[in-house]
Amino acid sequence: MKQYEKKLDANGRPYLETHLEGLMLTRLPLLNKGTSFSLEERREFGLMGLLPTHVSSLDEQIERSYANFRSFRSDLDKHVFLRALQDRSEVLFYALLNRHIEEMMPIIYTPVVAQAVEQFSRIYRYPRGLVVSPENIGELDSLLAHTPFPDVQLIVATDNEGILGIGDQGFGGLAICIGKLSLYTAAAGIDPAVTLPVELDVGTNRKELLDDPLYLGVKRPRMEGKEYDDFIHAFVTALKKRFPNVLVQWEDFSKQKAFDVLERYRDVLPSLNDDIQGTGAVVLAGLLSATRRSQTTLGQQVYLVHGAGAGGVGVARQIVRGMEREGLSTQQARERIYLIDSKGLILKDRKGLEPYKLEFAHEPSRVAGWKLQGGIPSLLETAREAKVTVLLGLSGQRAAFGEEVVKAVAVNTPYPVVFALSNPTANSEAVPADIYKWTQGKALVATGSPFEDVEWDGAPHPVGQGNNAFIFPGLGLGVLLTRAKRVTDGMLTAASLALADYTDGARLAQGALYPRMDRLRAASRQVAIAVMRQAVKEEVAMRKLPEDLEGLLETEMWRPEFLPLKRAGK
Ligand SMILES: O=C([O-])CC(=O)C(=O)O
Ligand SMILES: [Mg+2]
Repeated sequence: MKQYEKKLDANGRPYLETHLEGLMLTRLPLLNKGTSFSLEERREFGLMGLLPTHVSSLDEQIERSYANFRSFRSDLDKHVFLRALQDRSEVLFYALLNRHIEEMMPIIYTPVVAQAVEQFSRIYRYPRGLVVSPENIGELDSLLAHTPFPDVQLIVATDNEGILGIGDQGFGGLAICIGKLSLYTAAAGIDPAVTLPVELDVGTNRKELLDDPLYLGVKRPRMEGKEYDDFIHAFVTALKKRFPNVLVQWEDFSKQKAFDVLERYRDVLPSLNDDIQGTGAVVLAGLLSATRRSQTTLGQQVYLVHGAGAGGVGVARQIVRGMEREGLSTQQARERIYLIDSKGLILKDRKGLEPYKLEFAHEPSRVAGWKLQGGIPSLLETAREAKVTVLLGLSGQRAAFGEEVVKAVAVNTPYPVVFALSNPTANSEAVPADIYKWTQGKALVATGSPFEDVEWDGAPHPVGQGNNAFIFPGLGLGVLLTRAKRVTDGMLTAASLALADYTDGARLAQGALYPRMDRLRAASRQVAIAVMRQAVKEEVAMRKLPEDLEGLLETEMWRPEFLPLKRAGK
């Protein structure tokens, strides 16, 4: 049943119509206005006497909540506070977030969300999202009838195996889905009522979780093989039946499963793997900005991608697309990329090589003549011998880029590019201040988690955050507004180009390859527009769009404001 409906009055002004009343009206975060219910609403809905005398404005509420937020010392406490606020009043939560996005985004999202994931069973408060587990997978149809709102258009789902750079986290992965969806709303104005976080609770192999009496997930080893495939298939099948065009963001799946699930279902439902495609697109945007700064091309660089999981391979694929746009063949482009995992450089003769790594595996003859200590080239040896100019970290391995490696890259080019993209902060491959020091300030740097400006040569240098948060909200908005039936590779490249275009020259001159986080909303709009145009061009848009796409965004984006309430049936 619908708890409320958004309607327009005779003058075209929006209001919300509901049949709820009294205390229950204060218990639904999308309807609750707290102290801001007007006197008329208090009378109409049986709220008289239940609220403080003074009627607050939204601004007053924001001020009160911000002071509360600031009173917490630990980041995790701040996270818990904001999440509880979101579960009380979504309007207030997003209004507060909009006003303090740079300060609060790291709390609800990367890096503090990593602590929330790890502590999830201890900080749990209210239900949010859908939990699919071996216990209820047989009743999926009725489960999907229990979603809080009937019109789900956007899902972020995780199986929890590859959370950020911290691996299998069991049930706690749900915190990531909630955080990503908060950004969809904060950055791209997607109505929270059409979003749904989904926990695919397929077990965990993390012993501390299985041994924890308070652990909230199913206590069993992770599903694998056919059991896992059947589980995901049952989920997608039921989902398609209930919400035939829902956009699914597959988040933090691990390695081969990430690729398999995306390939299997991207033609069944509009699908995005954020770690493969979102990260790929955001890195391509940063590299385009880097080449603008160095007045070179993508095809003139030699890339070392450290970390051959979903992120590493996704990034490599997107860089290939960038080079293809410059006229290189796929083969020529792939030859300029060296992919390294925990065993060293990936070569075609490796035994048991996972299928998804194959497209970036080099012929062993490629390294003939290289000066090597052992058989397989290491990170450092590859940086030296292949004359690498761009070093990209997606390994989840703290400090993997040491002084020697970074200096080895700096020898090969006047503009060494170093991206330490693993999250959260502690997993970063290097810290920006060190990269500046080791390269005498020459490096073009980006990180996945937020970092402070670097003082170099007497001036502060901001560090651009190459986080997929610059891509997925705008991309999702573009998909939803066009009702695209598929998320195409072309749409991802269009998103990269739009983001690179948006990054202004002044900031680039200071060394930052991405916009400031407080520009996230504006950047996401540009991404959305580019994605919509591409969807139309590729004929995957199922909705006819007006000429004026800016105007469309203006009318369709959800804003955190208290709308008047009216009683249903009146
Ligand atoms: O969540 C983030 O900050 C970026 C991301 O997708 C990941 O690291 O897995
Ligand atoms: Mg991720």
